[in-house]
Amino acid sequence: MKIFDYEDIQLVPNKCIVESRSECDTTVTLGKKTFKMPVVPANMQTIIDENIAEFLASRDYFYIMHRFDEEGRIDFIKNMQSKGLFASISVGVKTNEYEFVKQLAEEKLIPEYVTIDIAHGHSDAVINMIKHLKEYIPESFVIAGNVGTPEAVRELENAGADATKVGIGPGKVCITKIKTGFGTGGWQLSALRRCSKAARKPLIADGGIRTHGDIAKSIRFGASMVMIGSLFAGHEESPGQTIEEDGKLFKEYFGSASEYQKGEHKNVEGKKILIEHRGSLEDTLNEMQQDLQSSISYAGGKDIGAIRKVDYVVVKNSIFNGDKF
Ligand SMILES: NC(=O)C1=CN([C@@H]2O[C@H](COP(=O)(O)OP(=O)(O)OC[C@H]3O[C@@H](n4cnc5c(N)ncnc54)[C@H](OP(=O)(O)O)[C@@H]3O)[C@@H](O)[C@H]2O)C=CC1
Ligand SMILES: Nc1nc2c(ncn2[C@@H]2O[C@H](COP(=O)(O)O)[C@@H](O)[C@H]2O)c(=O)[nH]1
Repeated sequence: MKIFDYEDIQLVPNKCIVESRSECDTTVTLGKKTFKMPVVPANMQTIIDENIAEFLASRDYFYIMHRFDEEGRIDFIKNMQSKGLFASISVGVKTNEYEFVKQLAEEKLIPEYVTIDIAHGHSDAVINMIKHLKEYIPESFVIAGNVGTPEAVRELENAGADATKVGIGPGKVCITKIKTGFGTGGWQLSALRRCSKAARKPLIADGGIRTHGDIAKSIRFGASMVMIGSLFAGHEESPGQTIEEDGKLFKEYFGSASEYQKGEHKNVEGKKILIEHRGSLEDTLNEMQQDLQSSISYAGGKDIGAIRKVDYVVVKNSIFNGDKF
């Protein structure tokens, strides 16, 4: 089995067929909707809130609201849908979540997208929740995760998941790999490739994206969409607290399994870091899209599909040529 990660890979260019990168189409379809880019900010409390969800949905970007304001979810769905926007929420797997899904069905509040957000997604807990969602709100598109193996992708798809999220431990604020010894940290791109050989439905690559070029690499190795935390954490709009240190501005970014999220030090598998302030979310999204358009042009095509077929080389840990990015 070939093992590599993002920094070990370079994609090989093909002859360009466009006159300008602006001709390249970065849109992607997931479920019934088409989005501007195959990128979604992580469903974490320091990455997304109601304002950002509205900002993204109203501009045709995909979003997934986090699940840490349990009571607020009903109002959130109502608010989004009353504005003509799609609702995309997260759920867990504890008993109260089963009641919550029944309540959605009773009130005929059907979110367009529901993500099951659990650390170890290859489990009966997640399989049962997929079945429950499909029984009570079958119109919702169900994303299940997180997993790291082809077997898990197959099982969740067979249970009814419409897409699977791949990535256990590659996240910037993740300490699962250190505390448990398990995960796809350090080989996330290979794990994605293995999963894509089994998948019959879309895969979302989650965690470990450090540069915009990593988005194209994820697509090459089987992702339909990419979930990103750290690159979205430092904006003006980011919900994380703003901190000033020696005259410099930072934003807090903490893991969903950190003590800052949980409020207690039990089964902690996440940490908190400070991310340098980096201006507006809109500027980052625009730059990301331009870079992806450029990726498509190097792939020799006009749309995202062109990236899926490009050749690649393994350049073990050397793509930065000794430079610090
Ligand atoms: N993508 C990743 O690499 C990771 C992501 N996370 C994020 O952290 C958040 C918290 O995740 P999670 O702890 O799953 O959510 P919850 O705290 O909601 O736990 C969900 C349920 O799964 C059980 N559970 C959790 N981990 C395991 C495990 N390894 N084996 C067996 N049962 C387990 C919990 O019980 P109990 O707590 O009693 O075990 C609980 O009943 C999520 O947002 C998740 O995305 C966390 C770690 C890794
Ligand atoms: N092991 C943990 N993983 C976590 C935690 N909180 C979130 N996450 C995962 O990280 C990605 C974001 O990764 P990034 O590299 O883009 O920053 C996120 O989508 C989750 O899957 C955690 O506490 N522990």
